[in-house]
Amino acid sequence: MTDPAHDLNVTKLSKSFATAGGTLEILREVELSLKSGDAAAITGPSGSGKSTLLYIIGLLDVPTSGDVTLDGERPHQLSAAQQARYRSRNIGFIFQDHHLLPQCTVLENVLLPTLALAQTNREAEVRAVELLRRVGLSERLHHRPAQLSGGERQRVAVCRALINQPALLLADEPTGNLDRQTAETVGTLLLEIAKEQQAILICVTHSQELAARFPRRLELLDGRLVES
Ligand SMILES: Nc1ncnc2c1ncn2[C@@H]1O[C@H](COP(=O)(O)OP(=O)(O)OP(=O)(O)O)[C@@H](O)[C@H]1O
Repeated sequence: MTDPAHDLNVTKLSKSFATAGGTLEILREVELSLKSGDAAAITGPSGSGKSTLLYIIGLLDVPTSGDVTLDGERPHQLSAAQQARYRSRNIGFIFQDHHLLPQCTVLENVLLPTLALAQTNREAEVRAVELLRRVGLSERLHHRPAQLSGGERQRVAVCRALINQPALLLADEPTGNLDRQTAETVGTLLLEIAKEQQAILICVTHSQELAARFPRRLELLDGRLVES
């Protein structure tokens, strides 16, 4: 299950938005380096740019200047179609809201990202079943999201993000909608499975409890990332 070593480098990454009131500088020459098995939590005040940074790293937004490299590649330079494929292959995303498709079963939801890569169904399905077993949902493979609790849905979202064994696992407030106990379970699974798969995990959160469990803790302050 172990992939080759990965490394992520964010270099002089800046982002600003032009607004009626002038230019909003959100990120100012952010620097970040992480490698396989690293797990970093990013905290910071509301509006400090945490999600913006995560979205740029995840190719869901573009920087104003600066660069992101993953394993020496510069994915922001790819065409939109190439980026879509690159994202499916290399990046897993977990959002605060699970974003599962209501009409699909648990197993089908987990398998969705594999469709883009035209993998053999059988291999992907074996991996999906194993991941769902790992998060304690073996009995729920053929249930639909509406039949699950919030924590169970988020565990499915964790499996979906990991199904293609991404180099990079990005989580935006993954436990924000969960009660304390459930949040702890989901946080544990996220940290454990990311480590097992030797992914690079970056998690944006307001929860100091969750952040404290990460080996590396960073804070976004005045547009810059600082160790906290
Ligand atoms: N398209 C946009 N145009 C203008 N301003 C934007 C745009 N997108 C984001 N912003 C602003 O950038 C800032 C950073 O937003 P972002 O969502 O990254 O912050 P955050 O730290 O994740 O906040 P929160 O913790 O509240 O989720 C905010 O002030 C937001 O209003």
